[in-house]
Amino acid sequence: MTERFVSEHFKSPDSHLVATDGLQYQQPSITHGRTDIVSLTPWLAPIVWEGTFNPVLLDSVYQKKNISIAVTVFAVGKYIMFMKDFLETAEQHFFVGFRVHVHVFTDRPNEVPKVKMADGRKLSVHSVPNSKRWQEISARRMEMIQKLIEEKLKGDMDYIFCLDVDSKFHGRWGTESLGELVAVIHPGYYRDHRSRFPYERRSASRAYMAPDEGDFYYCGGAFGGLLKEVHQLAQTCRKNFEDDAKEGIEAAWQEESHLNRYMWINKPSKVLSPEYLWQDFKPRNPEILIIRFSGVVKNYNDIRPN
Ligand SMILES: CC(=O)N[C@H]1[C@@H](OP(=O)(O)OP(=O)(O)OC[C@H]2O[C@@H](n3ccc(=O)[nH]c3=O)[C@H](O)[C@@H]2O)O[C@H](CO)[C@H](O)[C@@H]1O
Ligand SMILES: [Mn+2]
Repeated sequence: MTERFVSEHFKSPDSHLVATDGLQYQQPSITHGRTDIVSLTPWLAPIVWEGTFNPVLLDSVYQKKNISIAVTVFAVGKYIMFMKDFLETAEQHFFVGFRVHVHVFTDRPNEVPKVKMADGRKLSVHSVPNSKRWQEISARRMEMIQKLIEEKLKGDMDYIFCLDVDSKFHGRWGTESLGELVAVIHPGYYRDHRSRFPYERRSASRAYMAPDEGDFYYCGGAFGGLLKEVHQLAQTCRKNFEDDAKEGIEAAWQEESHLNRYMWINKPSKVLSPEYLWQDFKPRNPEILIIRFSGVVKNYNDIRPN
């Protein structure tokens, strides 16, 4: 067997978890644990909530693998104002102690704040054009994520997370979130019946979801996984968005609608609870023991181009 064959077919940072001998931690139980939430999907993917994982154990497992995590964040037009808090709070909470490479996409490269980053963490700035419509800025992220993975990340980074910029980290977001394909449950709809989810409901769109379809409503503001999986997701959502556009249709929530369609067919291997994307204006529900990442309150009229 050649080395290349082994690396292509057997090595995935997502498999074979090696523990540190001598590490002491609380005994896990299969009869006691949180009873106020569900922590497995019907296809047996973990749903990550506070209290369902051991961060010290997980970090020690993934430290051995020397993994690296890419992040994409877009700050086009006035959204550049969110960049500083996003970057500063990411230093405090996002994969602390791991190799992280943040990719900022902006039309104002000179205005990207200089934030001190810890050893092993770095930032790259990519220039993108502005647009007259926020819908297009938001949706075109898929194309740029696809290209970034193809042109710059292949063979270099292991995982990628794609995040909204109008948000801040308030608590740990780390190795517990790693998986092949990772989706985040939207904070606005997780107690609702699927027929009320704001999926695209016109059958002419490639993002169409029937009233009796859908597992959860996932957010467009955070998703991730292995490069290969996120590449397939971004490529598919981009193509479906563009093919819809050629027929004069734009899904209700742009790329978020296409992402939801994608995740319905391609089940995520890990689902993150709304702890991983809350909204500052929403009072915290009792099952939310910690808010890890949350969208700031903003005045859309002041910051969007349309
Ligand atoms: C929490 C969450 O899941 N948010 C999603 C939601 O609304 P949001 O209201 O959170 O959308 P938004 O205004 O934050 O736009 C999404 C993202 O696009 C970028 N941006 C947008 C406009 C602009 O002028 N400049 C700019 O840089 C920026 O990174 C921003 O965070 O619905 C959108 C659908 O289109 C996206 O799916 C968002 O991810
Ligand atoms: Mn947002």
